Amino acid sequence: MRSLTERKHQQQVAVADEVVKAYGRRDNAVHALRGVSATFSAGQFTAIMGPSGSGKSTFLHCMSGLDPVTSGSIRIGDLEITALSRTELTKLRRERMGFVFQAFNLLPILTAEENIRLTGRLGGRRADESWFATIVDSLGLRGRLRHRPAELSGGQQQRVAVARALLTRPEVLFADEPTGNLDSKSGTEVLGFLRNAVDSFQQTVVMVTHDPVAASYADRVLFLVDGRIVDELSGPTRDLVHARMRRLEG
Ligand SMILES: Nc1ncnc2c1ncn2[C@@H]1O[C@H](COP(=O)(O)OP(=O)(O)OP(=O)(O)O)[C@@H](O)[C@H]1O
Repeated sequence: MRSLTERKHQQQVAVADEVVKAYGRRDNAVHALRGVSATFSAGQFTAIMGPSGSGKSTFLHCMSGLDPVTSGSIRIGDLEITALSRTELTKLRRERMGFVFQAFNLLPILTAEENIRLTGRLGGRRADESWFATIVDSLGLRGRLRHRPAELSGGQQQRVAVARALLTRPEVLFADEPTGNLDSKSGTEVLGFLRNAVDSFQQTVVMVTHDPVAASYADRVLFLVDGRIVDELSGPTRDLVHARMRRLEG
């Protein structure tokens, strides 16, 4: 009999099929992605790693509909997103995706609570108060809700960003270098919260990172080199990721 984890992982939340992304035209074209295929399953935490310029951010932007693909297809749930209009993509991102960025991207004039509730408000959804409370408590933000971002540490600001991303119960949470601006203690905390969202709430997470320690929180690591996935590592540890990266960077 299959374990719960195995069954859970069978549900495909996001799928990239032969995605090509070229910037510019003809002679000047830069091929950031050269035929990337990957499947992201429900409740799975994937880290994307690779040398600088290998296409990690481009891949995340294409998967989340921020950047149009040159060819290939991307599916979120049962929706093919490469054919959607700008308005449909905005709605999709707001309702079905969560985002955490390196630079936190909180609105400075809003309190932590207002920032957390913002995406749901924009989507016109009524907040689920018990889910709000669960997230706020699990991220240790209860005592900080009335503070503005400038009154919070970097780690607290990123926890607010994670709470904002989780509040709409997104099908997939995309994180681009979420610990890039944090000291190692705050970074460890944020990674622990992302891991907890996967383990406790079956959140699907796709995270770009340069850091082998951050990648070790994931269930698997996909390695990009020159716009192609060249390797995959399941059950990553810091040392295994580090060794694999050393080999790729040659
Ligand atoms: N808007 C753009 N216009 C032209 N070229 C671009 C654009 N965005 C990215 N590129 C190019 O595409 C390639 C992949 O870039 P990308 O930012 O995805 O790499 P990355 O792996 O995320 O890099 P890093 O780790 O340095 O952030 C690079 O050669 C980059 O110069």
